[in-house]
Amino acid sequence: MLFKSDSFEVSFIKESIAEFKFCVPGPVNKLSQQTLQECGQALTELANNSDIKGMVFTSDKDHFIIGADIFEFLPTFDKPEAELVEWIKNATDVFDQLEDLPFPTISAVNGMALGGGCEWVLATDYRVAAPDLKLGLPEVKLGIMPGFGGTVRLPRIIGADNAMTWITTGKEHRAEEALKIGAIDSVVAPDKLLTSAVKMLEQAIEGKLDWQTKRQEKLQPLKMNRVEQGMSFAMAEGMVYAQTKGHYPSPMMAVKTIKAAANHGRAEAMAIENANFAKLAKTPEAAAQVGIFLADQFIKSKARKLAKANNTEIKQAAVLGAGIMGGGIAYQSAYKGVPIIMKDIQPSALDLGMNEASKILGKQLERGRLTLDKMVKTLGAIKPTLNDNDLQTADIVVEAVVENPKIKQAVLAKLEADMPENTVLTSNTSTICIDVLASALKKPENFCGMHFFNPVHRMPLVEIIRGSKTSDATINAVVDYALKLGKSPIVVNDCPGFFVNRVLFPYFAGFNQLVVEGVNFAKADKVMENVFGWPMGPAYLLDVVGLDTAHHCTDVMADGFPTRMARQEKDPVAVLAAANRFGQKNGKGFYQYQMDKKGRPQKKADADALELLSSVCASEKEFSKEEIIDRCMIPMLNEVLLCLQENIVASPQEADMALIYGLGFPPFRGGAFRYLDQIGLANFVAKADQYAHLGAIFQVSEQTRQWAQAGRKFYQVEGQ
Ligand SMILES: NC(=O)c1ccc[n+]([C@@H]2O[C@H](COP(=O)([O-])OP(=O)(O)OC[C@H]3O[C@@H](n4cnc5c(N)ncnc54)[C@H](O)[C@@H]3O)[C@@H](O)[C@H]2O)c1
Repeated sequence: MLFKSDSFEVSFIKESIAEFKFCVPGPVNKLSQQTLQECGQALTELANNSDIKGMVFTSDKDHFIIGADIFEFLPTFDKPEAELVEWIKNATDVFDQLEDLPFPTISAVNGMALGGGCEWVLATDYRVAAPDLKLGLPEVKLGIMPGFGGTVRLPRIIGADNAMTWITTGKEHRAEEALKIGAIDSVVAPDKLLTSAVKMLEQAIEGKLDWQTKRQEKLQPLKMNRVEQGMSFAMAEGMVYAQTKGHYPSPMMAVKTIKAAANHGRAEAMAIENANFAKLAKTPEAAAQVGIFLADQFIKSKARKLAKANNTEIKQAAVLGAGIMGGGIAYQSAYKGVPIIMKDIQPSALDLGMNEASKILGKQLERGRLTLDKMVKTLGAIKPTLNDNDLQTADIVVEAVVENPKIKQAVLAKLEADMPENTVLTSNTSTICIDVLASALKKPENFCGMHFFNPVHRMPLVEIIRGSKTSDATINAVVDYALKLGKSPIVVNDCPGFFVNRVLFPYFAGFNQLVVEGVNFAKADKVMENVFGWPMGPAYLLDVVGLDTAHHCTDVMADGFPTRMARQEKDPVAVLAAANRFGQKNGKGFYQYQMDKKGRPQKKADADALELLSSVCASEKEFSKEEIIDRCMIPMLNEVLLCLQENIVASPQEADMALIYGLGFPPFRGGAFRYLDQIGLANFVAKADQYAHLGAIFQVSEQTRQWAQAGRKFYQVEGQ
């Protein structure tokens, strides 16, 4: 043994060829600060060992290294900027040491080599990979950029244009693509990985491969003249701006770093990367995006624990209703390997449900993401039926019929009577209290809410709603099923609208008030999209949800929360819905919609909508961007706070992930609680107080006021 630490061991595998094998305890190899420090010590020793003529880097797991240890990020990023520069420089020095070893080096890469793992292999002279390779620098997804020399080495290996695409998108790249572009040197069968790597090393040692020249290229300025540089960097900056609208500083900083370092050798280039990395690490976007990663881990581990406790085997599912949601749920279940019976009362609905599933599968087939065999198997796993008796074999049933409490209660009561005693029953209601529906059941303990989002195959969130009588066993089974469907389940307590819709409707109410006062709704949409960062502004979102649906939900919410959410006397949504403008579904809402060549609805202004709205709205008036944002967001944030205070949602992490996964809350803001931390709860309360005269949705609770006075933060740096 040449060197041994907890995370790797180095030994000769052949005379004069050493193997440096990563074997970090636990399921994944990751580069913690401790591991990196030990790597530095080992490399110093190994560099002085004259018996070593070449070194191969391997992993004992089914992937190479998944990256740096993200759990260490936020406490580290909390250091002052100058200390951060020093810290990241020390880490980069280890990678330079690796690159400078006095003998040729090669990485034998299997599976994932991401982030710091990718940077490790870039610092070796050669890279041979197994076909399951996933190589990439996903740091921008965490609001930062590669900090272990990735912005310096990758452009010198695959060219600046390719490197900027890899780094600014953060995507993973498969073996074939990485080989084509020159990021790796060869692809071999997994069982040949080590022998092929050793063979290449031997060739390098024998002088048949010119490893010194290859290494030298990484130490020098980029091979681009000034004109090429000018064009290339201007184009990259333009593309990044178009994609991020200026909300995400990290991809732009990566481009600027590569540009600033283009004409420098390694030492100066690394210093630029170190300094810019530290700047990014201090941004609120980095805190928000790393926070999302950690919150996602938190909700996943919570869900896995519940699923592990599940004793109900879920081999067969059923869905009632083959509409937009029922069809989507059937597709998702079948696709993920849980066969599903899809029942409706209308043959035409069953056809529509099956067509919807075929359409999604057909698109994937077209893009080469699916085999014909998988498509046929998926469709075969959906059993459409009009007959109640066919449901008998289901272990879990999702009710997804029309949003009407009486119909849902009748359907659920019949289902309970027909089905074997302990079948798990769920409802995909979007607003109706689970306890209201459960009151029709003899065994309410077997029932809970399972709120999917539209379109089911794309939206990651499933809100699982615990009624007051729902048993733990039911929750465990439904969480297990949601995980089997590849979704991110979050368990919440019962109330009208549950968590996501309960906080969405006050947001719509705030927007509606603005429209009544004369805001130009298209301008307000642009502010909420381009300035706040929502994927769609409120008018557009209402059109997508459906104005009839939104109108109906407003009633349910008004019944549930009469003091805060009473229907407004002048209601633009009601006016449009009454004129049969239901939004995207019938081509007319706040906007009008026409299909483009690819069959996607495109929105346009519509004078008829303005004319109709003039009956309840004041003539157009200018509002500042800040006021538009405040008047939409304060009601939402207020309700989010109330949901935590009333234990509808158990933690800030679950609330933030539900908003990001269910509504598309701007990820660079990290969710509502992260946003409140960033603006400061006391500032939020002061702002809300300015608007308190506009109604109850703007008035903060006593608890919120106390939290603000006590300086409450929802996320602490340690462990978050
Ligand atoms: N559409 C959305 O964006 C969305 C999102 C989340 C939740 N939801 C909820 O999902 C549920 C279904 O919504 P949708 O948009 O799919 O509605 P939809 O109108 O598209 O489909 C409802 C289907 O239920 C069928 N149906 C009615 N009574 C039935 C019965 N007794 N047995 C079997 N089938 C019956 C209808 O024939 C229809 O095909 C509603 O509760 C809705 O609130 C909808």
